[in-house]
Amino acid sequence: MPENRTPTPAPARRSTVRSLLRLWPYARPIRLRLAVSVGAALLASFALLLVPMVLGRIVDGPIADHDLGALPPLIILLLVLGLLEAGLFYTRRVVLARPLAGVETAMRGDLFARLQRLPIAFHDRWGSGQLLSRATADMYTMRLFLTFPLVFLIVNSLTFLAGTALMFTQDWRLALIALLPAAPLMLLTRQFEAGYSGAARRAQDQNGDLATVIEESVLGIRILKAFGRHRAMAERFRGQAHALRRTELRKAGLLANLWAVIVGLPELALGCALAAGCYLVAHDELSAGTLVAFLSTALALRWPVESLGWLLAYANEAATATDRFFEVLDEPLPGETAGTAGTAGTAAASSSSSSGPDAGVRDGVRLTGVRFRYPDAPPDEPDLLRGIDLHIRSGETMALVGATGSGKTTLTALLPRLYDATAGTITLDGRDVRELPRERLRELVSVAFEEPTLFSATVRENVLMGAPGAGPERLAAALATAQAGFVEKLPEGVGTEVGEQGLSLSGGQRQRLALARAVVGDPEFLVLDDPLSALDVHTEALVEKALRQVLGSTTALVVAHRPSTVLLADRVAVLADGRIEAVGTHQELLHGSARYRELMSGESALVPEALVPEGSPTR
Ligand SMILES: Nc1ncnc2c1ncn2[C@@H]1O[C@H](COP(=O)(O)OP(=O)(O)OP(=O)(O)O)[C@@H](O)[C@H]1O
Repeated sequence: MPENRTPTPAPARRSTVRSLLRLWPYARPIRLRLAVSVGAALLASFALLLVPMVLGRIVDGPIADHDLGALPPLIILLLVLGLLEAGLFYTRRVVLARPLAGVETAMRGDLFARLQRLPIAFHDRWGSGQLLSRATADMYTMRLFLTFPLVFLIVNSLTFLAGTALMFTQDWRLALIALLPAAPLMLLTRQFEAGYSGAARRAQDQNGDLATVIEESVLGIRILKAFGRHRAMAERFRGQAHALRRTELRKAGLLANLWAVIVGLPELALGCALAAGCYLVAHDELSAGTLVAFLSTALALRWPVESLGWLLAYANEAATATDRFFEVLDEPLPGETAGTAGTAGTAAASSSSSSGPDAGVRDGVRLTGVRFRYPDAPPDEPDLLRGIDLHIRSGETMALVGATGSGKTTLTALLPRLYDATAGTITLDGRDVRELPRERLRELVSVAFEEPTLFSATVRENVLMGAPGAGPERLAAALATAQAGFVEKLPEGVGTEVGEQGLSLSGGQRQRLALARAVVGDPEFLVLDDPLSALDVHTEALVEKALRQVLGSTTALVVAHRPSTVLLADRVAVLADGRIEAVGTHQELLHGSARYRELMSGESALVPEALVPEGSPTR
């Protein structure tokens, strides 16, 4: 089983702040509320800092003077400060909760829209779990960062500065003692950040890999059970879960070490300050009230200092989540150069009203010198397609035959630009497919793949994906062409939900719905990749009969493995060694092409092209 793909290695060293700043465009619309939230939290913290001053007053005033009459106003002031703090913290939460849910929705929407528009080559590279974890766990991490750690990083830093200034006004000698741990703490947090950011990245990537394993094993549960591979899969899952556990433990270890120092050192310094303060009070160099106020201020600063550990840890997690989010958003869309993101849709929309390739020229499909190689193909491997020249006349049906692995599916994927040819040109009625707006191209070219994918939606919705505006007559006609009469027997007819990936239907039924989806839009160009492979002989004959009518009005490329499918076509092209080796009618090729004869006899069709020895009669 292949290892999961973690496509983008984590940058060796990255700036947490720079990564987090990329969230600004999303946070910008709620900047006022963020400011109110920070302001409220800041006021609450400052209110807390006033408490020690009031305590000092109580000790040096009513208590020292034995004047209990002066006590109630100071007690009331303490109560007011407490209530104020609670009210402000409540306000902080309330102003942010709702708009932050909106920020998360906007980010998730952008990610999903990007995923939909990115080319197939991108999806080939990325494990689905990696994308899933970016759309769920990472999104949650970023939202939580904006809700809490961001606000408290600002508020606690300012509170710390204000508290320190206050301690200096109370007694500068004690303040210096209390601040002694500051320098080693700063050094330590820098070290912590370096170690933690690497571990955080690893953990989030491992989480994505784990999600891929879960998704694959749920979708492939039948295969796993049928081949008794569930134990092997469980083993693989356990291995990855243990790797994640190790990374999480490393994170926890780093955080625990930092915490021990962050809590321990200031406590030690505070103990020293207390001893020095007592000495100063005993020698009348400091009032008892000032010492109480100083110690209370120092204690009030414990939270801002102690929280530093997990705030930094969370900021790191959020920076990693942000990096992972933008790794997807930064992926260029086909034909998009830097700075043009978002314009493709406009271009497509504006020109979709133009007539596209059908401006009078009826040239059909023309491939000239087309070359293609997959981006991840080994460097020493030749291009998969090495100069395809093929002309499918307007209204003609061309069958494409070739040994397994010769590149037939790949060639068909170039027409609707699921992949872009690495060289050469493909034209539809005279217009280069790269010049056509994608929306127009997808309207013109309709596809049915050998592996039919249905979505968790009704039969109607699945089929009408091929022509969103089509009415019930077109739907019925498409289902009739695909011989999908079984739909009427489903509990709710075309309104029946076919379940995730259409698993509640048989392979042949799914293939027929996929075929109906391909023909419902009455496309000008139809690409069928062995669309009848899962049908029984009887149904195949019926579909072929109906398809002939459809194919009569369209230009089609049909990948065929069986003579019966080939007979649907006007002419046949033989693909071998990355080129079109021969083109002709079925009869012409039977006489003129040894390879075609073998392919049709079924002898070499099952032999992968790569295994046919050089110099063999079929080569
Ligand atoms: N996404 C991909 N990334 C890298 N290589 C790929 C990818 N898809 C297919 N290939 C490779 O390209 C070659 C041609 O595959 P393709 O599916 O086009 O062949 P085919 O002629 O349609 O085969 P079949 O008749 O078995 O369906 C194969 O060696 C395959 O491993």
